[in-house]
Amino acid sequence: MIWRVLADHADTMKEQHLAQLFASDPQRFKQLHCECGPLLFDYSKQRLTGQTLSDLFELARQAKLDDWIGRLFAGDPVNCTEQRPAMHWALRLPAETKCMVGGQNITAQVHEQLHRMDRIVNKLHAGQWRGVTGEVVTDVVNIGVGGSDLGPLMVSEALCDSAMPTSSRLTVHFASTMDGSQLSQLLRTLNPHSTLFIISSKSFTTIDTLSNAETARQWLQRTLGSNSGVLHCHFLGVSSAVAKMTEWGISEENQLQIWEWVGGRYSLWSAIGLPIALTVGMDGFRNMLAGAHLIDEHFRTASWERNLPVLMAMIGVWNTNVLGINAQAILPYDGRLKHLPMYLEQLEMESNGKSVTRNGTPVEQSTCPIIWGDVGPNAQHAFYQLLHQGTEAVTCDFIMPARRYREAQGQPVEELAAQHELALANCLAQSRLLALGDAALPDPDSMPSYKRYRGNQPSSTLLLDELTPHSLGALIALYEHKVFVQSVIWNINPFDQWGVEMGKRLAVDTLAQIRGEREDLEGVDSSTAGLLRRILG
Ligand SMILES: O=P(O)(O)OC[C@H]1O[C@](O)(CO)[C@@H](O)[C@@H]1O
Repeated sequence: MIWRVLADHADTMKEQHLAQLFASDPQRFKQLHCECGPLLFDYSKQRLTGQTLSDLFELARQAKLDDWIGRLFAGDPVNCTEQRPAMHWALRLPAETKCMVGGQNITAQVHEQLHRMDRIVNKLHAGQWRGVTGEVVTDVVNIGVGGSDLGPLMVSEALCDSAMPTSSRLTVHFASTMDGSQLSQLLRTLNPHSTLFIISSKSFTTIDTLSNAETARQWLQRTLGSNSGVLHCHFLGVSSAVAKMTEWGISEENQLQIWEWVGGRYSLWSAIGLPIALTVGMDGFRNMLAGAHLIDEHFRTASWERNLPVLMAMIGVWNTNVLGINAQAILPYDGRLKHLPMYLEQLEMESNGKSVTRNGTPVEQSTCPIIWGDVGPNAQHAFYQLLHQGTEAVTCDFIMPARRYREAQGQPVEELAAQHELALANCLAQSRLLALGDAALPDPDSMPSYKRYRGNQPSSTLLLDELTPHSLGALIALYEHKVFVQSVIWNINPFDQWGVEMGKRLAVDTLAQIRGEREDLEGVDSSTAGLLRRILG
């Protein structure tokens, strides 16, 4: 039993502190890091050895990982509860690569939508998109939630330094929350004559998005009137539900299509990524696709010993299932990546937060750990105390670009470059201290117990050459494939999200009660009933 082998191996590993592992092998980094294109993955600060990896690869062999990777890239229905393939990787294929599904070349369809995006982006950047009263559109608001918000938001923020000069005419905003918080703030400052909304929803049924869209429509119509020109000039739609977009009132030429085989949290590579293209231009968007494609090919073809997604995933399995570490912090040392933790929370926890196997039986081990994070330097002043001296074992992903601020338009390059060096130094120092504990400090024995550092907190570091569309595309695809590999080991379906459905349905009944359309509270638990009575006065 390979799990037994791993557990026995863990017993010996648990006795070895990371400080000892480093002291006993000066070549540790050399052996335990791996590179692909713009990414370097250092896993030498994980609590493992070469033996651990070969045992983990045996586990992957027994789980038939190779077959599953083949099935993913063959377009097999790997999303078994919805009988669909998961083909986000096909959104990154170069135009000349044929990819036949159901007798159709989907690469051609993908690139047709990219051309449509191209036309929209150019028109907006050129100041040629006008509102119904003839004013040039200066503000675009993306209305979406979950995968239709987090990916575009995270990447648009991350690539702000790669923004095209022509995009300076435009400001891209995001509104997601169903309570209307963001929209109400935005609408106070925006001009209806020059504002365009993107209604972004794979299903076009998500109530959060549709209610924000309705508020936007009413806001526009209050000033501009309710003729069809208002909808035509001020709304774009992105969805797989073409008929629903039309029914809502989005004119055909303003519709961009995605497909059932793109999962919401894997959709930023499709037209859902329009806000990204509006920020960095279509060339930048295509570079991001190319960076992801590089990782797709690497994942598909590299041996497991050199395969970044496989290594990252199997190390996660080791931490979660063998060392019993069920918390993972995402710590970017670059403020532009401030939304990356939130994005990865959805990618990982909505994908692998499952407790039923593909066969319908309960899982026998833990699956996705709890993932959270923040920009590293700020988190140092918030939750690092727990990482250093708390009782919980946590594994961390440190993420940072090696270079930044080589050119900074109209800004003090030297001062900013010095700030980047400071962030780099802190990133390296923190991961070192977490790993080695007191051993990283001079004369630790002279310190009182409350000042001491236990260390032995494992971490990985992902070093990007620079944060560019290409390297960010590679980084995101790396995490996507890591999630897939872990799902294979845990034998769960990472491409559905049934756990979020029932809450939405219960909310429909509760809304009827709040609006007084249903008065009886029979069958409602006493807590909900008590709160409802108080709300209703
Ligand atoms: O793009 P849609 O269909 O509006 O869905 C938004 C989000 O809602 C979810 O389905 C969860 O409720 C996510 O998976 C998805 O990203």
